Amino acid sequence: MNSVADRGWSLAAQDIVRAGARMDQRGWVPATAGNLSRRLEDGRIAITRSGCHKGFLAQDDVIEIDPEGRPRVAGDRASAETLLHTQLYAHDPAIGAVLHGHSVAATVLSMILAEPAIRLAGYELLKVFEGQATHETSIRVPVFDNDQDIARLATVVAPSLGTMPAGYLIRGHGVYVWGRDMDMALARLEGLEFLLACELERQKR
Ligand SMILES: CSC[C@@H](O)[C@@H](O)C(=O)COP(=O)(O)O
Ligand SMILES: [Zn+2]
Repeated sequence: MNSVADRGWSLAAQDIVRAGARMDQRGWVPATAGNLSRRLEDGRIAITRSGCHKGFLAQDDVIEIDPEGRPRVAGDRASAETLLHTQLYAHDPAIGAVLHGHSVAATVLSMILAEPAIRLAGYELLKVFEGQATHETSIRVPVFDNDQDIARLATVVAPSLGTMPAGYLIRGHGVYVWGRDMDMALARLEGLEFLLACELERQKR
């Protein structure tokens, strides 16, 4: 089947274009930063082409990769961070969308705090993350050191898969968040970005 002609593919590409515009509107994908992906019900994975501005994506900027992250069409250049998406899909069959952004809050907080994780506690908005029913809880968001070798970075992230209710940060780089579908991934990203912005404000006081 021609992967760009069928309805499932078209809906997945629309999800990615729409989410990219939303992330850009919020200032989370400056220049060509960020990458977005979506897994279709039939298992195909759609991801952003490398180097595009994620606020101005066209459907043609969304390409198909196999579960190992290889583009289906020879010559297509998938996101440089494709392996961070495919490792999440491989780990959990319930994940349907993965989002990566470079917000000011994620970048600055991960640089000014030297710890291997940020703990978010006491916020009503923690309830956006599955399994959280009260503000009287805390969530650990791991911070991994940045690495231009994405395969190596993926091996550092791997032991934490399944233990990250909100997502994770890459130091001085950005945030990774996921969900069962694009709406859920966007809601979780919006929640985490809000909480990171709150933590950044608290650091100033
Ligand atoms: C504009 S520099 C950002 C990139 O190095 C990278 O971190 C990023 O998020 C976008 O890479 P891409 O290959 O377009 O998916
Ligand atoms: Zn990035």
